[in-house]
Amino acid sequence: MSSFKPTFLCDELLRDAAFVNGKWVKNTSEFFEVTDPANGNVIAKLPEQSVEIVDEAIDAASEAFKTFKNISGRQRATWLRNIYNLMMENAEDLGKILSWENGKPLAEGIGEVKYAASFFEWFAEEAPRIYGTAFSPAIASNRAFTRREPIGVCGIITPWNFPSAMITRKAAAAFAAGCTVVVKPDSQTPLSALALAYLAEKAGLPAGVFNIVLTDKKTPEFGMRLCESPKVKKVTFTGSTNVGKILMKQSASTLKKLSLELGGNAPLIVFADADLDQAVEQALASKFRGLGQTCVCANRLYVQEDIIDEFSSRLASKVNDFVIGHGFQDGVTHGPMINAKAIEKVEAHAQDAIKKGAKLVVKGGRRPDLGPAFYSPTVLSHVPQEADVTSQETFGPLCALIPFSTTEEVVKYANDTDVGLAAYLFTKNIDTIYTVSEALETGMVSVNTGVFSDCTVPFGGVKESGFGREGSLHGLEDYTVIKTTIIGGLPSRL
Ligand SMILES: NC(=O)c1ccc[n+]([C@@H]2O[C@H](COP(=O)([O-])OP(=O)(O)OC[C@H]3O[C@@H](n4cnc5c(N)ncnc54)[C@H](O)[C@@H]3O)[C@@H](O)[C@H]2O)c1
Ligand SMILES: O=CCCC(=O)O
Repeated sequence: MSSFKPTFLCDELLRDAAFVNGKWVKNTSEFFEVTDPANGNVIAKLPEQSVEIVDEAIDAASEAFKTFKNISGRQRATWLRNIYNLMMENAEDLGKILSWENGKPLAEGIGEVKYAASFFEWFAEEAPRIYGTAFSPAIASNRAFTRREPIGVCGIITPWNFPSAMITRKAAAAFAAGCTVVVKPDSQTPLSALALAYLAEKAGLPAGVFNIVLTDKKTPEFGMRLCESPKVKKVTFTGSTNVGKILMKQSASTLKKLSLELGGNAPLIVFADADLDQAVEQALASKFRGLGQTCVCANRLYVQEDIIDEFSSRLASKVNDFVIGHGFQDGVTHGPMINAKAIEKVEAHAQDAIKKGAKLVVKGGRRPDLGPAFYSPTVLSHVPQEADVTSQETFGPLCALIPFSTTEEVVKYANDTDVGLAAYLFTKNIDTIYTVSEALETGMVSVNTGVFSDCTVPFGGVKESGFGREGSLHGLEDYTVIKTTIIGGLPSRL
């Protein structure tokens, strides 16, 4: 697959320019390269724009907001539904673009496109249903009601691990509420974002509503512009906790509303009474989705000591069946990492755990035969709680099994971290389901299943995993502000 290039039904989806105010913009002679992580081949050269493009995009979004905010929810729903339909019609091409730039196997790429599209469908249904409240103020001659108004221009910054879904989960909600957006995608995976803009334009979304700016080297300056602009009323970010903290500091001068979907360190707890086949299958699905590169991937697998050896041998035999390779090759179950550098943390965590006494169950390791970004999963058992993997997110294919004896002990281990995004729980005991899920300090708890994300789920974390909820009915609320109207001096009631 060294000279691989996919074929597309619609070549137009592959864009080579930014999208501002309804126009494809190149306006620079500087470029950055987008590469196939499997072989390092250059897929595209995109304009490395100057920071002024961010101001232009903000101005366009601000101008468009003046009319977009007053368009009926029903009309906005029609555009969102059109985008959903176009994404589904082009799912195969979009999946190819996504897998090509991100490396995930094609079936997973197409799966992400459908997941991404589902946010347009969901928010198309929510757009006409934005409710306020009416209430009785303390003063009898007053009447009062609230309505939810769109917050305004939103800055959106997204990571490479879900090049499409992390944008749509935000943008679809923003459009449904009546907001306009400026998106800065990750420079490793911008092609999916541009393909979305192309379809949004085809769907009839007015110019200036959906803007995409491009940079690699000037990322911090682009972020700063979005955070510091008084015209931008909200910044919504998915990515690392470190960058989330930088954006929060930068947003202080304008007191911007923020949604931060940040790093996780998900515990997955398997109690001895769990259905073991189900727990193994679902633990694998959680741990190795995106080869361990999702924020909700299980990072620490706590297995009750009576069953840890049985669990680890069943899990290892399935991991040995994984087929690692280029995401477009038939039969491949897992692709490359996003880049070779990402392997370093996996190796460091594995070595640290082994040094502290962990047992090597599946060796795994780098796969130079496939390319510098390939790594076969490593499975370790009897990992001590003191190992680095329990306190830091690995974000890669290291499966660390840690023994525990009591419920109290495992809840203490699970909560012993600064972050709190997702947690997983495997048990058949209803009391354990309630007591443990209530005791876990995370935004989401998934019981007896390893994959829970869908457009209906309020997605988000607590602690240093950030704040805000995406998807679900709450996802739209995050793009609105409550306006209260009080009418006073009315005559006494008849
Ligand atoms: N909670 C969630 O929903 C969620 C989802 C996906 C990923 N993540 C987290 O993201 C991390 C992995 O992604 P990553 O390493 O690419 O994250 P990252 O924070 O490095 O990058 C994310 C985005 O921020 C941009 N960025 C980087 N530095 C910036 C700066 N100074 N100012 C403005 N923008 C900047 C990047 O270009 C990219 O677009 C993991 O910690 C993972 O858990 C969280
Ligand atoms: O990586 C973060 C997002 C994953 C998801 O939406 O399930």
